[in-house]
Amino acid sequence: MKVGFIGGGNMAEAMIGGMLRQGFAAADIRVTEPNPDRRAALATRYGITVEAEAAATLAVDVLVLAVKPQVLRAVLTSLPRPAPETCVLSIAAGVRAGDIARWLNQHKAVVRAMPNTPALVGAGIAGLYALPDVSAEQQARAETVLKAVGETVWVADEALIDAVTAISGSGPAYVFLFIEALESAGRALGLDADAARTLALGTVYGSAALAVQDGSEPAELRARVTSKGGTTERGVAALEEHGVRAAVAAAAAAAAARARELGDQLGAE
Ligand SMILES: NC(=O)C1=CN([C@@H]2O[C@H](COP(=O)(O)OP(=O)(O)OC[C@H]3O[C@@H](n4cnc5c(N)ncnc54)[C@H](O)[C@@H]3O)[C@@H](O)[C@H]2O)C=CC1
Ligand SMILES: O=C(O)[C@@H]1CCC=N1
Repeated sequence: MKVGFIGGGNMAEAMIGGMLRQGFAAADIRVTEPNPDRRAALATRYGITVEAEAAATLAVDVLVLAVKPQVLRAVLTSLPRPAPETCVLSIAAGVRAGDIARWLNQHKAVVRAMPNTPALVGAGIAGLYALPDVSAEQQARAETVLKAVGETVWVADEALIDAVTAISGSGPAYVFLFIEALESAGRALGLDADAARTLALGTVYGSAALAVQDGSEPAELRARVTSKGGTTERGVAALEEHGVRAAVAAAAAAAAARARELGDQLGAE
C-alpha cells in the first residue's frame, strides 16, 4: 500500500515513524513538504521520498492531509483531483470532510480522523469518520495507517469528531498540565526537582497502565487507593472542592466549541 503525506510536520512524522516500525516499506511512503529543513530531516531519518511539489505524492492508495487547518483549503484547491480509488485521510482539526471533498473537486472518498501526539511512541488513539462514499476497503486502508501508531475508534456521526478532538486530540495537553501541577506541588512540599518529576510522571504512567490492564471502573480503582480516614480521602476531597470535574468539563466543551468554530470558519471560505 502506497501512502502520501501533504505536510511533513510533527503528526506526519509520528505516523511515518510508526508505519516504518510496523513494516511499511520506506519506498511506499512519500511526503510533500515546502520547508527544506524538514524535507532533509525526514529524508535522512526515514529514507523516504520527500519532495517540494505534490504531483508524485498524489499517486497513492492513502493520501494523508497533515497541514494546519488554516492552509488546507489553499493547498487542496491547488491540487489536481486524486484518482477515485485514493482514500484521502485528513487529520486537520475542525475541517469537515464535505468541505475537503468540495475543495478536491468533488473527490468523495474522504476519511476525517483525529489522532494524538502519543502516536509518537506508538501509544496514540485516533477517532475516524468516513463520508458515505468511502468503500469498506478504503476505510480499512485509512485505519491501517492510523493503527501503525496506536488504537482507532470509528464514529458514525461527523459531529462526534469534534468531541474526539476535545477529549483525545487535545487531551494529552490536559494530562501534561496535570503532570506539571503534580510536579510543582511536589516541589512545594520540599521534594527536589528530579524527585518531583519522577514521582509525578511515574504516578500518571503507572495509574494509566493499571487502569488499562485491570479494566475496573476508574471510580473503583480510586476507591481502592482511598483508605477510610486516610490521606487520599483528604486529597480527593480537596480536588472536588476546587472543581476539578467542572474544570475538565469546561476544557472539553471549549475545545469542542473551537473545533466547530474552525469547521464553520474554514468551511465558509
Ligand atoms: N499536534 C497535535 O496534537 C495534533 C495535530 N493534528 C492536526 O494535524 C495537522 C498537522 O499538525 P502538526 O503536525 O502538529 O503541524 P506542523 O506545523 O508540525 O506540520 C505542518 C507541516 O505542514 C507543512 N506545510 C505548510 N504548508 C504546506 C503546503 N502547502 N504543502 C505541504 N505542506 C505544507 C509545514 O511546513 C509543516 O511542516 C493539523 O491540521 C492539526 O490540526 C491532529 C491531531 C493532533
Ligand atoms: O490544538 C489543536 O488544534 C490540535 C488538534 C488536537 C491537538 N492539537
